[in-house]
Amino acid sequence: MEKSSPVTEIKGIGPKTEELFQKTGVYTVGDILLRFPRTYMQYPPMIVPAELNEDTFVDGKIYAISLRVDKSPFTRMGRNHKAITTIRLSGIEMVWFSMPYIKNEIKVGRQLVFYGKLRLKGQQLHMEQPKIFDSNDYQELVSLYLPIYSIIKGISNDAMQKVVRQLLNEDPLLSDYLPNSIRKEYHLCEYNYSIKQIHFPDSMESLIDARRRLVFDEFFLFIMNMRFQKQKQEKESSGFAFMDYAYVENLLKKLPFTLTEGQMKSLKEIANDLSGKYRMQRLLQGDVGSGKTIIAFLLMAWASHLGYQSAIMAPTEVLASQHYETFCKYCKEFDLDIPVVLLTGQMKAKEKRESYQTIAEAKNAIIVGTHALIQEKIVYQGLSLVITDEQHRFGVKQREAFSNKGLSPHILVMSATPIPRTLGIILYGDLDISVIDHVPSKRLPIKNSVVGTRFRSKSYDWIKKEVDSGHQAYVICPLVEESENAEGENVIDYTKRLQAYFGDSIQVGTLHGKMKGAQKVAVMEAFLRNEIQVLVSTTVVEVGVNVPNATVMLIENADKFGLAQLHQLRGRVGRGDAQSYCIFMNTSTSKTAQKRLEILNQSNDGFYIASCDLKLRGPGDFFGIRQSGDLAFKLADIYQDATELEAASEAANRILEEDPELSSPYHQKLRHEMEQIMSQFRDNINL
Ligand SMILES: Nc1ncnc2c1ncn2[C@@H]1O[C@H](COP(=O)(O)OP(=O)(O)OP(=O)(O)O)[C@@H](O)[C@H]1O
Repeated sequence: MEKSSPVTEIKGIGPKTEELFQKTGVYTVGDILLRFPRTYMQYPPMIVPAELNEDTFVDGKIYAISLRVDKSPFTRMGRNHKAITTIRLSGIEMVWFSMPYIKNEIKVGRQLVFYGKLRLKGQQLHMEQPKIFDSNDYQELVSLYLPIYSIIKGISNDAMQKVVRQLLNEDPLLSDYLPNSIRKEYHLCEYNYSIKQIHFPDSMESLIDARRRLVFDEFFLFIMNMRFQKQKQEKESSGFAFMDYAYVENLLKKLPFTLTEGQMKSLKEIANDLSGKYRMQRLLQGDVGSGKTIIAFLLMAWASHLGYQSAIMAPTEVLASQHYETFCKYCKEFDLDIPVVLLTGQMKAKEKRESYQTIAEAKNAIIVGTHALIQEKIVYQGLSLVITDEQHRFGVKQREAFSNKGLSPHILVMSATPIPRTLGIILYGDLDISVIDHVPSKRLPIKNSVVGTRFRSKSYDWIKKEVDSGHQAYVICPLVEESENAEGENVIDYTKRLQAYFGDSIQVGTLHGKMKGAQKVAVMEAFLRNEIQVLVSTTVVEVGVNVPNATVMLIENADKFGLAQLHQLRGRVGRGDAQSYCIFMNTSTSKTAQKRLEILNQSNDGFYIASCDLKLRGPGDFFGIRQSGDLAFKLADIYQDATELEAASEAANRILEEDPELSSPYHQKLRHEMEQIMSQFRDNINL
């Protein structure tokens, strides 16, 4: 077997499972090994029933209870002809559905451990579908960290563990491409060892070492790739010189507000690039709600005035249609006769054809879309400027995609990730940077509060009060639906509960990432039109959603999110003139959780928040919470792994200085790896 072998070469995987894997982008054995765990679990120490008393018992918590089997379980047929097996041992009732074979394991005389969520139903302790272990086997399990993978529909976590274990027992399938000298210098462990340890760590220490190595690799390859591309593309001349800045100045006079200093400075920097000799490659960085979208619009209207097309590429359907609505609105308000076109993957064939046609004909169109803008067969007419979001961070990819179409537009990347300048230069080394450093000053700062679950009904009353006065609210939950592996509120059940609480006079809506694109857009549009007053959502609303009428956000299980992420979420309110509120519901009893959330009370400065969070969290705490999910790294986090980021940058510089083409025999494996990465980019583009 090799890294590139199809997954069907693994024992036990047939075409059906292969299909399930492929749906999540896993095609090869290497893909499985490089799909790292989302987090880890440890089995809790086993207890005996006598240890459960009023003080220690927590309803709904997972327990491992050691019990002696003194009778046989009983199986009967329930409705739908499904077997129901039950047994009551030491006063605890256990039930398995559709698992009649389980009785073969529960033999009289055995000492077994029953593992599962323990609930109090009436006066009865009750466990559903507990897993069963032999007591001695269980004792060994307790010391292990076991991987939990992101869900692949149809493949259980246990099955996934089994497959990975099997692969790790093979001869090493991956080869270490990092030159030895670099490994030694930065004290990094060997690659295959790291892969083994990241899946099945022997200890917390080895997990930390393995992660450090893999994080280094992520940064290192990212930076190498970027530098490589940059070497090739330095200073291309521009095909589109923007003139007549007076047009933009006139437009500014029509805005209902004056631009902030940061917005003005950034606009001028960008305008300067656009009017110059070279093709622009610039990053526009600004905290949530700092007003990047209006800058994008001004630039695109300018392009249109000059008879050029421009496009803005959003990371989601929801955002694309929101930008579309906003831009249409601006055109109307400012009395501009500009064709605005929407193009997303989920649009109906007929609508798409119409958009294609407008793009092919209207030389001054403003084009708004998702990835569809590069993936589909579109004929642009003089595409002068492309604005992308940081989620499409690999600007390289887009540049190539457009070059493949024979186009070389100016590129502007927009980002709301707050990073200090030194890290920015490393991460965005291929781009010039403009920063909007303050949010519009007239805006009222959001009022925050961190509360416990006792205040839940008060929070609902607060939401009701705001809704009654014409405003809207978000409620954020960490989960889509009830899950075996994760605890916390889920949007599906929460919506029902909240709708029942508020009654018919308030419309409660649901939004989550598993919904179809068109469904999501419809819900967002209904929320925007205030047909939905309270939107219960997962973090899909995190990026860029702009509903200025929303004035309250309640974040359930706030302790389960990264602070930077909470900051992004909170940025969805406080976008209009009215006073806004954010309620962080803390469901953890830990002091650190309370302290972390307090940081959000104290500051609205995104970078300050992210860096404080780091100081409070220990080294073992990095798997549950990720701060910078936007930057397309699997494991690495730019805040917490800032040291590795700097080390990787230094290492990449050194290698490229000595051997710019990677032609030395010491760098052959690295060169091979880089070639693969770059060809993957190309494959992605040609999808
Ligand atoms: N200078 C300004 N003064 C007052 N309001 C402004 C100003 N600039 C933008 N706004 C308004 O502030 C709100 C947020 O702006 P916008 O959506 O452009 O922010 P953003 O930087 O794109 O935010 P995010 O990163 O959260 O997506 C909008 O309703 C916009 O009309």
